[in-house]
Amino acid sequence: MRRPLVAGNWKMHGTRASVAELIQGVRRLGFVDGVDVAVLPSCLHIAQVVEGLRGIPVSVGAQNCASQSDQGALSGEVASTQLVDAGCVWSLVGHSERRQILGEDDALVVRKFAAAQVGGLIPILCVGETLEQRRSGETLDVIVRQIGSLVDALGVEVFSRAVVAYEPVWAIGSGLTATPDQAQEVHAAIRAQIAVKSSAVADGLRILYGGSVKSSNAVELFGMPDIDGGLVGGASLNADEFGAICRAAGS
Ligand SMILES: O=C[C@H](O)COP(=O)(O)O
Repeated sequence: MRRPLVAGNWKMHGTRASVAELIQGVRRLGFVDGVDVAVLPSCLHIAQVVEGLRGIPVSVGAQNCASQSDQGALSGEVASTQLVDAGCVWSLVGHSERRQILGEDDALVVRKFAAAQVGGLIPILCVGETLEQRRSGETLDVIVRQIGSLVDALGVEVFSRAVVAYEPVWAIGSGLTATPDQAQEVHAAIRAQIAVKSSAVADGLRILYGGSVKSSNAVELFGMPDIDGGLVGGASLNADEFGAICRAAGS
């Protein structure tokens, strides 16, 4: 039985003041039975959030990490070992905003994934197709390629210390959500791809859905057999809404 995970990706939002308010809101959620809860603030606010959430069962992660695990001459990047030192547990890797806007390709995503694990973080690998790719029937090919690049380079066992997030690019921040059946089809395909190499790893792998998750659609999405929680963007900036989504994962 996989324990659900709900991670709130705060993206490039927040000031010290608004983050302080959000921390108070998340603290009020308290303990959500049967669900792991995480928040991923901007790098600038990680220390504030780690301090602010001390003592409650909500872990903290980063939205990105460098492609090397050790400190070094790489201006503007943050190493996984530095993120662990700051109190992070997770790092997103390969979010579509970084793939599309910043040009991160599969090869770089592989290096970041490896660096995250070497430094002691649990990578949350993001995969997903664009609207154009979905319309032309390429969805599963795209996902298989994105997952396959990791498996080919690093082997399948690395997924026993990782999470996958399926985020259709067309559903991110758009208000459009994949239907539970659309999402389930992709989640099942990801699990089957991993199972070809190791059924034990596949069975234990948490696969999150992301893309306009709200309290109004969370119960249905999280009710699908291969959806093990959510990667929540916009809705995670409202603590009450985020709390309702977390509770939906436990229901
Ligand atoms: O990382 C989160 C995803 O990009 C989903 O964002 P969203 O919930 O605002 O659509």
